[in-house]
Amino acid sequence: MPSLPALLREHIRTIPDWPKPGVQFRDLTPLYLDAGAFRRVVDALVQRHAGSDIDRVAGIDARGFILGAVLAHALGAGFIPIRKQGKLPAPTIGEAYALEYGQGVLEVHTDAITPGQRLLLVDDLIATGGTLSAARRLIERLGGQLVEAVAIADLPDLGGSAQLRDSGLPIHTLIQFEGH
Ligand SMILES: O=P(O)(O)OC[C@H]1O[C@H](OP(=O)(O)OP(=O)(O)O)[C@H](O)[C@@H]1O
Ligand SMILES: Nc1ncnc2[nH]cnc12
Repeated sequence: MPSLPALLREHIRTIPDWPKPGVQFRDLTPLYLDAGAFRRVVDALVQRHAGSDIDRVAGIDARGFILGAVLAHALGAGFIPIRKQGKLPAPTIGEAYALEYGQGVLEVHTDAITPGQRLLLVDDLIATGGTLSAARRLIERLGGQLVEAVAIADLPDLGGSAQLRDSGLPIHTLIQFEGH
């Protein structure tokens, strides 16, 4: 059986110059297509957090929803969608951010978190860390306690994961891709 990093390397493809020239886009859709590979990822993360007493899993719009909802189900936790601006119908708070190839605003419903709740924050990939950082600010403004931020892939050369770790956020990723 291949190691988890070897399996991930095999199932994540790189699309050069997408969505903009100079970006090496790491496409995780082949990983989600493969039931066995996707299960290995989910099992590894569930095992890691089975004893963490997670109340809620927050997933980031849109790709963080894929893994986030599965982890919430497996951990017996509620799921919080952190969405791009204008998509949530009830009262929200928002945080602006910039990412590798754009910018935006993330929002969360103000009633999605009760102060003191233990949260896992989930996305598919960390590049500059701008997206995770905005999501973290939203969670902390509502009094949530972030146990860890997890993502499948990290692009360490963009510096996001190191910056987030330096700022005190525990980060866990399963594979690192050098370069952009
Ligand atoms: O670390 P950063 O530089 O912030 O980049 C990482 C973010 O970029 C991608 O989302 P994208 O905004 O492309 O949205 P999508 O999930 O709707 O495709 C990815 O899913 C992360 O959320
Ligand atoms: N290089 C990249 N590949 C996939 N998703 C991304 N989100 C931000 N940068 C990315």
